[in-house]
Amino acid sequence: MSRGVLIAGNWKMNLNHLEAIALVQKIAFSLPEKYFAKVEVAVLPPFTDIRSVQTLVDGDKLKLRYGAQDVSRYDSGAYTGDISGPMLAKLGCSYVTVGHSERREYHGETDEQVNAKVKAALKHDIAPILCVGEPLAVREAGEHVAHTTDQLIAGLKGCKTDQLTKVVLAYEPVWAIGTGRVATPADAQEVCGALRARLAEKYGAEIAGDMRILYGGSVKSGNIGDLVKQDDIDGALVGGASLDAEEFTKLCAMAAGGPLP
Ligand SMILES: O=C[C@H](O)COP(=O)(O)O
Repeated sequence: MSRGVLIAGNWKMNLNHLEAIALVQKIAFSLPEKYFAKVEVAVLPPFTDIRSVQTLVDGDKLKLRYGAQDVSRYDSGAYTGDISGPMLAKLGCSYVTVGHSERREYHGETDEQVNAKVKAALKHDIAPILCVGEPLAVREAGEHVAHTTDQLIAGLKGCKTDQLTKVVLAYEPVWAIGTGRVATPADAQEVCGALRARLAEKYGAEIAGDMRILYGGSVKSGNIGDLVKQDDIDGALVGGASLDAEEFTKLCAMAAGGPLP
């Protein structure tokens, strides 16, 4: 088992390319290099910012990784508005979120489409961050484990076994996203543990043990420490708190086990 902690900042539809440069510069300035040995840090800006982030990361040889928030299932062609895996690979993207609940809800993405996007990312050696998570009504009905494990299996359907450990999972309960209502470490562990158990059942303990599982939903510097202490939580997918350089830096430092920079 060789899982490292990953903190990925999903900027969602925030910040233009000039604001992106300013935020990356602040993060790089505030988080001393020694932390990058203990925690992998990535930012996921809007498509329009990625080239600027790439230039900065390459030019200043930053240890920061970056990626995108969506990828087309197709490599090229008449798909207006889509951005392809080869385009993201050319920009040096390490990660791409796939199946975020906001894409599922506002763009009607189905498990079948999410699965195609996972495969598109893997085909171009970009690590998909496959998001799963239950709405409030599903949790209240006690169906959250079945709901998320079903999304997981559907999202990975037909993936080559030797590519699976490149996939990162993100458990994001919909009721915790942007609400300030973070799942308790025990609640988050319950689902992340169940996801890993399901992976072990389907693909074997070794592969399951090597796959990283993140928690997402109202993660802040004050709660990340207890979350990453859980056996099956290997980091976080962070929304709002990733837009504030000071808070994001603190959060990464706490995920690395502290102290604050
Ligand atoms: O991708 C990130 C999640 O949707 C969490 O967002 P949040 O940290 O603002 O709750």
